[in-house]
Amino acid sequence: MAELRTQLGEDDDEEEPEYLQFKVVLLGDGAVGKTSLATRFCEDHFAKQYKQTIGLDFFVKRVVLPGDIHVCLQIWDIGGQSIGGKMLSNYIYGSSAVILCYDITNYQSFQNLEDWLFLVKRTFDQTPLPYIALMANKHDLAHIRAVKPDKHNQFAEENDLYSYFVSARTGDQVQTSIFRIAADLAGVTLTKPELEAEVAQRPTRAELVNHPRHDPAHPEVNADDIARERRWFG
Ligand SMILES: Nc1nc2c(ncn2[C@@H]2O[C@H](COP(=O)(O)OP(=O)(O)OP(=O)(O)O)[C@@H](O)[C@H]2O)c(=O)[nH]1
Repeated sequence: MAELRTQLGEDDDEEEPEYLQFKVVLLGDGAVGKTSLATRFCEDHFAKQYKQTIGLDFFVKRVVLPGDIHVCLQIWDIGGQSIGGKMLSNYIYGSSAVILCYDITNYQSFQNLEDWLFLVKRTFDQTPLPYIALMANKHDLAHIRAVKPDKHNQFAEENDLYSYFVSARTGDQVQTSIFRIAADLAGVTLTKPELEAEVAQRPTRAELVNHPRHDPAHPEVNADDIARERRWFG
C-alpha cells in the first residue's frame, strides 16, 4: 500500500507529529451519498440538498490511532458522472484505498459497482490492488431498502472487499468506518474498547428521520430502526 510519511505543519515546528498519509478515493453512482459521506467523515456535517459533484472534490481527515499514530487521509470525492470520463483512471491511480459506495434504496447503484470495481482493477492492472471497501449508505432508509444485506455480503465476499453499512444522514457508523479504514491502512489492529472509545469521543447527534413507522407497505420497519434513529453515533 502506498504510504507517505510527512510533517503537515504550517511551519517547521518540531512538535508537529509525523503523519502517515494515504489517498482514499470515493467511487459510485451519482447521488449515492459520496459527498455526504466525505463531509460527515471530515466536517461532521450533513446537507440535505443534492449538489452534484462535477469532476472531483478533495477533503482531508486526520485521525490519531492508538499508539499515538497520526494518520492523514486525503479523500478524493469523485463525481458519479465520471464513470465514462477519460480522467477516472488518473483519479483512482495511486490510491491506498477505494471506497465503493452505493445507496441501499437504489438497486441499480449496487449493480453498477461491478463496473466501478472493474475500472479500479483495470487501473491497477498488474500492480497490487489497494484496500477496497464496500460501503452501503443511507442506512437510515433501511425500511425501503432495495439491496438485501445478503446481496451486499455476497458481493463483498466474492470480491474480497471490506464491508460497511453507514448513514451519512444520521452519522451511523461513519466515524467508526473511517477510523477502521485508517487503522487498516496504517496496519494498526484495533481492539473493540479502542473503537468504542473513539466513537464515544466524537458523538454525532442523530437526526430524527420521519419514517412511515407502521405503514403496512413497509412491515420490516422494526424497533431496531427506531432505536437507531435515537442513538448517538460517532
Ligand atoms: N436519507 C439519506 N440521504 C442521504 C444520505 N447520504 C446522502 N443523502 C442524500 O442523497 C443526495 C445525494 O448525496 P450526495 O452526497 O451529493 O451524492 P454523491 O454520491 O456525492 O453524488 P454525485 O455528486 O452526483 O456523485 C443528497 O440529497 C443527500 O442529502 C443518507 O445517508 N441518508
